[in-house]
Amino acid sequence: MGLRKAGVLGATGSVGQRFIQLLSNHPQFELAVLGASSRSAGKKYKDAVDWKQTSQMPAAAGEIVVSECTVEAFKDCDVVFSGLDADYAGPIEKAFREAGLAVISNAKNHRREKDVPLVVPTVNSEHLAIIEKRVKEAAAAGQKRPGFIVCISNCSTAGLVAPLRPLVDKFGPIELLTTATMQAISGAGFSPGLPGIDILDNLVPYISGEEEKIEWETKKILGEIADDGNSVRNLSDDEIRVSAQCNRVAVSDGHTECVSVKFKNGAPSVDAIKRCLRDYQCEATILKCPSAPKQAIHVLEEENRPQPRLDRDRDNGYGVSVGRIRKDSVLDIKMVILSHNTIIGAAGSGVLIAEILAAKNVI
Ligand SMILES: NC(=O)C1=CN([C@@H]2O[C@H](COP(=O)(O)OP(=O)(O)OC[C@H]3O[C@@H](n4cnc5c(N)ncnc54)[C@H](OP(=O)(O)O)[C@@H]3O)[C@@H](O)[C@H]2O)C=CC1
Ligand SMILES: N[C@@H](CC(=O)OP(=O)(O)O)C(=O)O
Repeated sequence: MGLRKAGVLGATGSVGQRFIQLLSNHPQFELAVLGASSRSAGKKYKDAVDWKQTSQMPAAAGEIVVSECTVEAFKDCDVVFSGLDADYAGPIEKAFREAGLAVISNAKNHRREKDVPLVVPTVNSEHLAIIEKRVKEAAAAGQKRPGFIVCISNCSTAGLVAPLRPLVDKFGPIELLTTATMQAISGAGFSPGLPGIDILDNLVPYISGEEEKIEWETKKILGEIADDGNSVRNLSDDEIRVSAQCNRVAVSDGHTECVSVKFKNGAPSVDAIKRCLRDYQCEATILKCPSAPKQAIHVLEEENRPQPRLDRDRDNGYGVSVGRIRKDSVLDIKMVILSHNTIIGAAGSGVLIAEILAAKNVI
């Protein structure tokens, strides 16, 4: 198969710019259509965007004329990535799905729909089977590929669940979980973005809606596909209790979290935890997806790591770092997790999900 045509909704934003960076010169996808608000539509991308990435804007992307986010503009895309502002993403993505398009979205709007997989590709790619089933059933009935939405999780949730999944697989259920986050400024978006005066020499101990999202999304991601194969059964509040406290800190990229967990079946040793995390291989790595991390989880032994500036780019931002793994005197084990919020926490996850779907001939 040749290059698949990719569209990006919200292409000018914090997540959208990452999509442009990750999809330029991608071996499987070509950037075909870029969409943003009517403020940007009609302009060349290079004139519409306030490029804030530390690498140069890909020249070819800069020449693409930005479109309105309409089905008509994106109808020839094999896959559409969305980095839309959540105030507008809901109806636009729904219209795209109804028109038969394949949408992979960063926005929160459809995450709670039972038949929409909520996927961190290095953690629960098996939930994509819901989509694979639907597409294969349509093909068997001689119908064209149905439209669908796959949601990427909240960025802090992505980092949090990365080490939890292998731990649960090996040591059984986690019944109590607490996290305190220190989240990067890029997570607040670029339009308008967080004013410098609010964050310089400061920390903001509140991020609207974030704690509820972490507490809810963790239960869907760690849940399993229901018996009918069409939806996800979330873990119940009786199975796991999750408590999150979220803070914004003066870091450009990379969310850090201080996490404590209690296992239902008793505490594994610190060494067993480290071995389990080091041995973990995600499906994308096994499938040899082009962006898959060699190591989905990096276990760090240095007592002062992970740190955002030093560790966020491990495995090109697709690897999650876990350090300071030690006994917790209240729960069982505590650790510090660092994940790149716009790569494994957003656009990178979108690209990796698309690579997995491509490997399974879904797109
Ligand atoms: N930043 C992060 O780390 C993460 C973000 N997300 C989610 O991803 C999405 C994008 O976030 P982020 O990139 O930070 O946001 P930004 O504010 O940086 O970007 C928003 C994008 O949406 C576009 N847009 C705004 N209004 C409209 C409209 N009426 N019609 C069409 N397009 C519109 C903007 O275009 P224009 O430039 O023309 O205004 C811009 O491209 C959000 O839903 C967010 O919650 C998820 C995980 C992590
Ligand atoms: N709220 C996250 C980014 C974000 O937009 O998340 P979500 O997609 O869950 O709304 C942050 O501030 O870092």
